[in-house]
Amino acid sequence: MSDNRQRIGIMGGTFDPIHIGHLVVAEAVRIEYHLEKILFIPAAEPPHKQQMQITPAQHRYLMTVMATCSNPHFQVSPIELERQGPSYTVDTAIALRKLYGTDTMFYFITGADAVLELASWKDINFLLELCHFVAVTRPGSVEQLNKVIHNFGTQGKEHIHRLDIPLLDISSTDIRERIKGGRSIKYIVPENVENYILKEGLYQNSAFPI
Ligand SMILES: Nc1ncnc2c1ncn2[C@@H]1O[C@H](COP(=O)(O)OP(=O)(O)OP(=O)(O)O)[C@@H](O)[C@H]1O
Ligand SMILES: O=C(O)c1ccc[n+]([C@@H]2O[C@H](COP(=O)([O-])O)[C@@H](O)[C@H]2O)c1
Repeated sequence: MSDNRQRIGIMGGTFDPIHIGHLVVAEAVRIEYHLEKILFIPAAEPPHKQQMQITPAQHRYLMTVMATCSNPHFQVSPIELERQGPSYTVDTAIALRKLYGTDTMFYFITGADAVLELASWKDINFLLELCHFVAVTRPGSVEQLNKVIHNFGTQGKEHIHRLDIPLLDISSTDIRERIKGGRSIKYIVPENVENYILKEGLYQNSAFPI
C-alpha cells in the first residue's frame, strides 16, 4: 500500500445491546481495509433515536467493553459519553482528528441501513471530508446502497466504500424482543454480555420499547 498514514476504524453505535453482527462487521472491515485498530464508540444520545427509550449509557458501554475485550485490535472509546447533547459523528470526527493528528485516516463503519439515511446526518459533506465511510451490506438495505453512494457524487465515489459481507440477520431490536419473550440469545451476543444482561435484568421490563 503506497499511503503510509495510520488507518483507524470507527464503529459507532447505540449497542443496545452489542451483538455478534457488530463484531463480525468490524473485524471484516479491519481486515479488508488494513486498519490498525477499531475504536468502538457507544453513542450517548444517538441522533436518530432521540424519541426512543434507550438503556443507560454505562450499561451499553460496559457491554461493549466485555464484547470486544478478547480482540487485541478492538478498543472502546468513551468520547461520546463525555459530551453533552446528541452524539453527532461530525463532532466525534473533529475530536479524533485533534487527538490523532492529520496523519491518520479514519474509516467510519456502518451497516447499509445507516448509510441510506446519511444525507440527513449533521454536516455530512464536511464529515465526508474528515473520514471515509465503509458501508457493509445488511439484510433489507442492499438494493438501494449503490444509489445512495451515487447520489453523493464525487465525494461518494471517493469516500463511501461498499463492502459486501455474508448477510447477518441480527439486530439489537430482535435481541430485546427475544429477551422480553423469554427466548434464548445464546450465541447472538458474546457469553459475557449474555451473563451481564441476565444479571442486571436488562430488557425485561415490558414497558421497554422494541
Ligand atoms: N447485522 C448487521 N449487519 C451489518 N451491520 C450492522 C448489523 N447490526 C448492526 N449493524 C450496524 O452497526 C451500527 C450500530 O448499530 P446499532 O447499535 O444501532 O445496532 P442495531 O442492531 O442496528 O440496533 P437496533 O435494532 O436497535 O436499531 C449501525 O451502522 C448498523 O447499521
Ligand atoms: O451525526 C449524525 O447526524 C448521525 C445520525 C445518525 C447516526 N449517527 C451515528 O451512526 C452510528 C449508528 O447509529 P445507530 O442509531 O444506528 O446506532 C452512531 O455512531 C450514531 O451516532 C450519526
